[in-house]
Amino acid sequence: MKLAMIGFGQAGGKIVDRFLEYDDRTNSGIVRAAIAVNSAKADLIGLDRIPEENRVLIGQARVKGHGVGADNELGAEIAEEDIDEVQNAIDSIPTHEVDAFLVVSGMGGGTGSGGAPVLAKHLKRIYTIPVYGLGVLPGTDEGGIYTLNAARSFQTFVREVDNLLVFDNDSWRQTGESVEGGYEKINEEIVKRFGVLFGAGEVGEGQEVAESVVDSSEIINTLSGGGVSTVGYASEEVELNTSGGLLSRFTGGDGGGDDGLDAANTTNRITSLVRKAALGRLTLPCEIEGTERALLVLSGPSKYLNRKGIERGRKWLEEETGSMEVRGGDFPRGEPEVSAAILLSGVTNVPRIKRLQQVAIEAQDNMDDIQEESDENLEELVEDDEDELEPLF
Ligand SMILES: Nc1nc2c(ncn2[C@@H]2O[C@H](COP(=O)(O)OP(=O)(O)OP(=O)(O)O)[C@@H](O)[C@H]2O)c(=O)[nH]1
Repeated sequence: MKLAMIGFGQAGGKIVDRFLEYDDRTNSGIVRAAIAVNSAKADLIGLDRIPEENRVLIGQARVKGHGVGADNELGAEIAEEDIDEVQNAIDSIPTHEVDAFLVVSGMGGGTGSGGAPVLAKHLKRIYTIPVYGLGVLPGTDEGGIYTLNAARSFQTFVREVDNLLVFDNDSWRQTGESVEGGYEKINEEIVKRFGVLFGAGEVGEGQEVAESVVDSSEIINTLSGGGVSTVGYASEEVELNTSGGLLSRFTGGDGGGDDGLDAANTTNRITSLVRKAALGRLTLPCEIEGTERALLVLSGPSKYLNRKGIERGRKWLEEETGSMEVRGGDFPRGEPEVSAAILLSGVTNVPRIKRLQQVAIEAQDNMDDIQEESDENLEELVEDDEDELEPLF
């Protein structure tokens, strides 16, 4: 699937940057265009791969390139005011070559949490291709304002996009890690999961060309109907033996047919990989029962994939989710691992979202404190930076 990715705010920009790196590394060819939008000049300068002409600074008249200091409403306002500048960058994208937009944003700050829903709404008005969101929830230890921003942003983002894919930082943060080091690892987990999923059916340059069962229309169909989605993932390495053939821990690699693989063994291993992916840590932890639609993508060298295993995994997912709409297929790739990625779309029983909704309700009661905290943040930022930063480019 070919995507036009737009990273909104710092987290959004960094994650899109990382997707470009993933694309280069794996030759997956999913990022057709990449844009970063931010109100903080320094964040845009810090990006590595997004082309400079695709980095859009908004809100200069209001915040002078300093960011909005976690003020979600201000983030939304400046996105609305400067939407034409974002559109100018989007105009350079060959949208006829793109299957969907993916708007990526952290939901705890101000720029992305306020601006991403505004952009999604704008894109949906103009284009006919789907507009998906990838929203990152803040850690619960980040403070009240971040949780409140996420609660507000979630409500609007999910309404404006065709489907909101969610990653929850809270369930992925390791204790004892520096914040930046922690995000590096987390961002890698994000691009791996969503990369395998969106990469299904794409054949990058030099990739193994094979008949693939999953294509972009199946991803789109699974996401259509809207709501919130989460992704499960599990993988096992397969190793290269000395003669250059693939020998596998995945299959036992110890005999059987001509190529050293045993079909029944492969089927069983695929089934257990599917269970691990669905029952292990999801990008947004939830009860999988009650999921409306699901898609299973098995990827790896074609000789380690078989229809029977995928079919069994798919059936098992149908039973566990109670959904009648579970798609499945393979994605042959010349990678030294076999992986299962599961998209659960339209999930309903999500404890973190329930807590956020509660926060949004309670926030109505202590609006004044929150406004004060947010104003102080903004004042500090503007005072901090009396000397103007150098022009961006
Ligand atoms: N996964 C991940 N999350 C991040 C990263 N950076 C920040 N976050 C999360 O995203 C939230 C929003 O932060 P930012 O993206 O920095 O905020 P912003 O949208 O730029 O808005 P302002 O800084 O308020 O102008 C934070 O609360 C973190 O939870 C990152 O690199 N990876």
